[in-house]
Amino acid sequence: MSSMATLFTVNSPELAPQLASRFKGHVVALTAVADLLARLYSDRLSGADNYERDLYLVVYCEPKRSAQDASPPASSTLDTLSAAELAHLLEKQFPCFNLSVVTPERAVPAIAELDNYRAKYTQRLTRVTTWMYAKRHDPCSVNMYSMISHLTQVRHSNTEKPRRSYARLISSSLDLRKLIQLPQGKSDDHYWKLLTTWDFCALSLSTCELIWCSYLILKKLAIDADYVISDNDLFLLLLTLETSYHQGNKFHNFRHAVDVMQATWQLCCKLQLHFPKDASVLLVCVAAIGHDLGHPGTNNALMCEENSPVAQLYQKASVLENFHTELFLDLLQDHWPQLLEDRRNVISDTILATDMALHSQYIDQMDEAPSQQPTFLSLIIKAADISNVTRPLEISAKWAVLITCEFNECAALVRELKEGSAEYDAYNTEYDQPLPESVDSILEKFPSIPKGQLIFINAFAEGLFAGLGDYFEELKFLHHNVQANKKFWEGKL
Ligand SMILES: Nc1ncnc2c1ncn2[C@@H]1O[C@@H]2COP(=O)(O)O[C@H]2[C@H]1O
Repeated sequence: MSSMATLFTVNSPELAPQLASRFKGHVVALTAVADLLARLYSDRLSGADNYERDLYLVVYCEPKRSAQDASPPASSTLDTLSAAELAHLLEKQFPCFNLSVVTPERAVPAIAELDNYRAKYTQRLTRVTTWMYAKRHDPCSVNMYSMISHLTQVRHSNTEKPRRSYARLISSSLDLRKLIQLPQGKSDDHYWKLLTTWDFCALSLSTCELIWCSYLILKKLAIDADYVISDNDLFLLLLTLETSYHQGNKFHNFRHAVDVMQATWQLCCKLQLHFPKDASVLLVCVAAIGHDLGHPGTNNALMCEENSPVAQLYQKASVLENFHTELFLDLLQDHWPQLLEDRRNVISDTILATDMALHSQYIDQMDEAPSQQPTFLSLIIKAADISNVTRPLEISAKWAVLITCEFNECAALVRELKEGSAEYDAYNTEYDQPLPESVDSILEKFPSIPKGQLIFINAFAEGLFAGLGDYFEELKFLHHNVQANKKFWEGKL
């Protein structure tokens, strides 16, 4: 078996000779925790490594503490963290990473333990299966991502008294703006021009640009609503969001989250007159960027099928939406608690509204008396979540490719679970496939797309956008756009 991708050493620990030789060429020696954090963020942002496709180890030399400090208080600087605190910090800030922290004397047994589990993470289909179905009490002392471990960590945070958050510590130690590398010569004006139209295409932006666009929108909305957050804290929130989405998912990833936030914001802008001047727009935009947090790239049916521990916890109802909500409320508690002070239900209600199993309920309610109707905000986020079918055709077709690839992967996963068919190799090319540029080349490569799009538009999208157009003149364009795209797909059947 080949060695793990990278072994980090922090604070100059002495490495056992067998580790040094095994990781030859793959040891990254760092002098401080701040350097480790900067390295993880920049690898993730540049795509050099997403830290999800293998198991990674940090060998950490704890700073010396005096004898009286047998049980020291929680650290107040990054330089004095214990190994347990560093492990906790990494779990909170990089929840989707497979990153374990050990002291030098634990390194050799930890590698042996990680080797036992590596096969679960090195191929896409087995990795996703492990995320979804790993049991809560798998006995292991290293850190490997699963949905249940993510949720358990979040629930544990909520019972801690006092609650431990590392956000302050990090934002006071690192200048996060420096990590966000934008292409030369692109000004804020350039990004605002992209953001203020319905032609916004999150698919043509780098991860850094997606963070920058999100920063611009949220900063503006925070100022408008009088909710204070410093730039560095906002960057940290956005970086933590990015590392809480699985980068390898074809559709349900940070890019989709930013796309939905931009759509949500644009719809709110168009409906300006209907909103009182309060924090509603900020709250629903924040909900939009967190609405799929930790998404495994599958669906509720698959979550329930094998009775994943997460599905059990939510009694098989809106499993993923409940999961996203719970993780996101915890993340906001650490990074922007003011948002949760008196209207946290806006965030949870709107995220829960994105469950497509409830779609017809929402559509039916739109015709009821006003007191029975779903809130504007729930309708807006629902519309934004499936707004890719209302984008200009060239953009809409690209989203269609991605959701189709994700559906295909789910189908392969089902075959694997039911028939034991081993199709792993076909699904390991997460990053390797650039999206076809033109609609013609998309049709050539994915001939099933017109049919798939028509099924989705007819079953879900058209009704919602027609209904919204009936309510709000300003949103009629959504219905027109989806009709135009539908007509195109019909012509290609
Ligand atoms: N372009 C599309 N084609 C087919 N299905 C889609 C498309 N866009 C969104 N969806 C589906 O709509 C769902 C909305 O909720 P989810 O994000 O859970 O999963 C999404 C997909 O299953």
